[in-house]
Amino acid sequence: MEEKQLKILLQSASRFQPGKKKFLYGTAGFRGEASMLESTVFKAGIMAALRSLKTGLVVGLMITASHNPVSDNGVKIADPSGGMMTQDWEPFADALALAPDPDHLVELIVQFAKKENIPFGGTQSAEILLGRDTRPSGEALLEAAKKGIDAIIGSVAVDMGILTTPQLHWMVRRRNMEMKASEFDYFALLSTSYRSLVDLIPAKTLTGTSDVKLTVDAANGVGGEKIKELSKLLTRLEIEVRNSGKEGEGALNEKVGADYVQKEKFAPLGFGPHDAGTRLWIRYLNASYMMTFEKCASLDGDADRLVYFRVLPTDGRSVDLVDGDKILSLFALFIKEQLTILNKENENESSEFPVKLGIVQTAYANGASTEYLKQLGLDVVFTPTGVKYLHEKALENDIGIYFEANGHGTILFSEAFMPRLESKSAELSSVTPGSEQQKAVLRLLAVSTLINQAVGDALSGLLLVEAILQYLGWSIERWSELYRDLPSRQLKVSVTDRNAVVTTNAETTVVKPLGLQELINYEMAKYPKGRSFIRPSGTEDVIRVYAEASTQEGADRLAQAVAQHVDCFLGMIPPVKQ
Ligand SMILES: CC(=O)N[C@H]1[C@@H](OP(=O)(O)O)O[C@H](CO)[C@@H](O)[C@@H]1O
Ligand SMILES: [Mg+2]
Repeated sequence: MEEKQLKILLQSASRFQPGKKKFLYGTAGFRGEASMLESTVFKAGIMAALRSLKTGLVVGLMITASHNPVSDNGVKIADPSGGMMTQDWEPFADALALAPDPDHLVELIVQFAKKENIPFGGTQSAEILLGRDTRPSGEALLEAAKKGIDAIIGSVAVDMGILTTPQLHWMVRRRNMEMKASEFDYFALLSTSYRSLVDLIPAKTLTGTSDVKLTVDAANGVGGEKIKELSKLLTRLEIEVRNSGKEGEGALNEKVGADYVQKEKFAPLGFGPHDAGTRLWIRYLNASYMMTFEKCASLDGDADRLVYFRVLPTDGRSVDLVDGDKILSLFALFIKEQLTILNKENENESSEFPVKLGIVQTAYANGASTEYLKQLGLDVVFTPTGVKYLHEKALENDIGIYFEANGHGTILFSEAFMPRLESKSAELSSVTPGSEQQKAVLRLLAVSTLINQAVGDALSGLLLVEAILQYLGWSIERWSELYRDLPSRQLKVSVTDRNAVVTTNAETTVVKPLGLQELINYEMAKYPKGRSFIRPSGTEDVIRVYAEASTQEGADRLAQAVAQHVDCFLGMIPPVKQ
């Protein structure tokens, strides 16, 4: 049997000669110029099949390059839990990608299968769900992935079609929980959970200043059509989609999308007259036009990131950005309030219900958000950049909320906590039906089914934001005022070897090169509320510099000074604005 397997592998592999460019499985899988990726995606197909064989469960394979330009593409693997592929397998992924020829590739696979005890070439079956975003290169790359899967005996590829990244992760997770997992089920669950939350809003709040109109920038990506489909099932939310990816609406991720809005702090194309000339802008300044851009949200190309913003009337281009930190803060506030209600004493006093609620951020979180969360009495911890680290940490709580400032994040309800919450709900519905405590539990249950438990998901995040704003009776302006962001600046410095920088303390302290951290400390001390750190990017060949201070000028100068030190130690070209 194993002989037959080796023959098939060798035959398929010889049809996918490695390209010149070498790819590594970084924070977000393999990513790069689409035309160079075919053999790497083929190998990712093999890896996904082996992962499924090893675990005996369904895994996922997604073809996407998220917020990268349309000429790029990428591939990542979803583990049976629906989360990112286990980090233990990343070195194997890299080794496969770097294999110089089919013989080496097969040898690596055989060795790895032996080491990991994978029932390779036997009778065990494997199942891999495939998804891709709307990139034109997606179809051909999906075929390459299928060839990789077909090269492993017993494995079956199931093409789920064009999906957002979080939809595919959701499907993998649900399949392994033996729950309904089609796209129809996804939309149905999100819309009914949203409906449950809205139905639990006290009638008097519904007359508040929250606005049920929302204009969404879908980055000309896969989220455009999906959110249109979802919005047909929603009540009390009117969504207008722009940059939906329709022919003629513009290019994927080009001056549109969550990454652009968060990094540039400008409105995306299609959200202001900045591309239409000043005369038009004067006409546009009438109130009704501005109303359209009062509450806006931006997704990234594969719809796993979400930021909110409103276009400022000052120039019609700048935005008041409500980023991942503020989405996190809104969620934390809401969850905490429900837990407080739940534990409030009343005449029908029920037993205490202790819940460990934890918050996870990265060093990129605005300092003002961390201060706000701590003031709420919440426990905030930091991890290195990359959602796989945040997700892992969040799982240590009963309810863990994590977000990157760029808008990728979610709320996790631990496996041990869910049965407790469900039995609390059953207890309250028989002891104190209709009580505030019971409603609080029902809200938490609705959040647990609305918000994606596998990965950050712009669509489910957006519905939760809208439900909470309506619950609080808040406008986007009120939400934005939760705290005032400290002015910040991000720069990147091109260096000959980014791996020369080694950091510790969740990437906030430089260990190597020696002496650089002392210089950063010296610069930081010059500015009130000055904070700065550097780290090698996991997705680009640069060192990223982050700085914040009490004024924008201070943040800019601090970032510039630190970038110059980096450049002196390691650089080759002057720093560029991000
Ligand atoms: C500052 C920043 O936004 N960094 C992003 C970016 O990682 P870098 O390692 O910084 O290149 O891409 C990652 C994957 O999408 C994302 O998790 C992360 O937050
Ligand atoms: Mg993305």
